[in-house]
Amino acid sequence: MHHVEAPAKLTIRFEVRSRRSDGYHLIEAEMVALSFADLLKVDTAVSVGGVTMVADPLLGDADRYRVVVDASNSVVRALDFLGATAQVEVKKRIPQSAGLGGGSSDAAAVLRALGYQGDPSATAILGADVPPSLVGGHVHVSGIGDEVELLPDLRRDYVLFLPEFSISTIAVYRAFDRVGSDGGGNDLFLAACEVEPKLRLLADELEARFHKPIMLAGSGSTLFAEATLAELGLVSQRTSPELELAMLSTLVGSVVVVGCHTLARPELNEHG
Ligand SMILES: C[C@@](CO)(OP(=O)(O)O)[C@H](O)COP(=O)(O)OP(=O)(O)OC[C@H]1O[C@@H](n2ccc(N)nc2=O)[C@H](O)[C@@H]1O
Ligand SMILES: Nc1ncnc2c1ncn2[C@@H]1O[C@H](COP(=O)(O)OP(=O)(O)O)[C@@H](O)[C@H]1O
Repeated sequence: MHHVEAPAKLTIRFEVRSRRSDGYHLIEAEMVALSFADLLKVDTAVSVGGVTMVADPLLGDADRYRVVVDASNSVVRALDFLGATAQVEVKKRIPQSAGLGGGSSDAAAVLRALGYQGDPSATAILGADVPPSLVGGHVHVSGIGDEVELLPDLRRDYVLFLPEFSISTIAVYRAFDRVGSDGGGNDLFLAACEVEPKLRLLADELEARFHKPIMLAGSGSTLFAEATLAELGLVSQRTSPELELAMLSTLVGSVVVVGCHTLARPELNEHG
């Protein structure tokens, strides 16, 4: 049995450069792996493979963690990619469609647990975000998300704001083709606000409340600030050894707030 963590990835700078003829977008981005992670148990001593997904009760609303477990699940696709048979249990903490690459990170964690030694860019077939998740740490990402270059480790604290709503990545890229960017740190922010207007309401409210720049993670719906929970005056209410959490009431509903920090690449390897 292998116990592995699948860290969330945070896109701390995101530019869309152009659109390819197949509809995919060429990007330039800087990403970091976070201590906020899904927890996987990978058992290879089985004759029938599969995946079970368990929501972490500490994180509240189970709907955002209810992920299909059929052949489209990223874990099953990673097993198929390797031609491996294993039973994988995922304790899901990273909400789906949150812009934190949870599905891609689960796939990358399975590849790491089962000793994948191939070219990381070959794993883009499992999702554009799988190669950076596989490499981990602080990376520069280009191409459609499949070209990954290592950057020196970054030691930073981040606070993630997880709203109740999710935002579809494909809908955001389509909206980007119509509305473009307004030039902030994430070129997808304007498009994500088109797809889900509650996002702008929430970003404005958080900026006014905490007097900190608030950014969008990937294609959303997570917003984040570079800070600790304490710096924002938030008290961690529900703790487990590796989880710092607070709840926030906002105009768009309750928001789960997570305090976390960047993971260095060697730390990631130790977990694997
Ligand atoms: C926006 C980013 C930034 O890190 O992440 P998330 O917000 O999803 O975490 C990524 O570019 C998301 O990558 P990923 O989530 O792996 O995308 P995929 O599932 O492979 O693609 C979903 C759809 O998004 C569009 N897509 C994706 C990647 C890309 N470079 N250009 C695109 O246009 C395509 O229409 C694709 O069908
Ligand atoms: N193991 C998985 N974890 C999360 N989502 C998954 C998984 N497998 C497949 N998916 C699907 O992939 C989509 C995007 O997943 P996710 O990686 O969580 O979001 P994002 O691309 O916004 O970071 C979701 O619609 C979800 O149904």
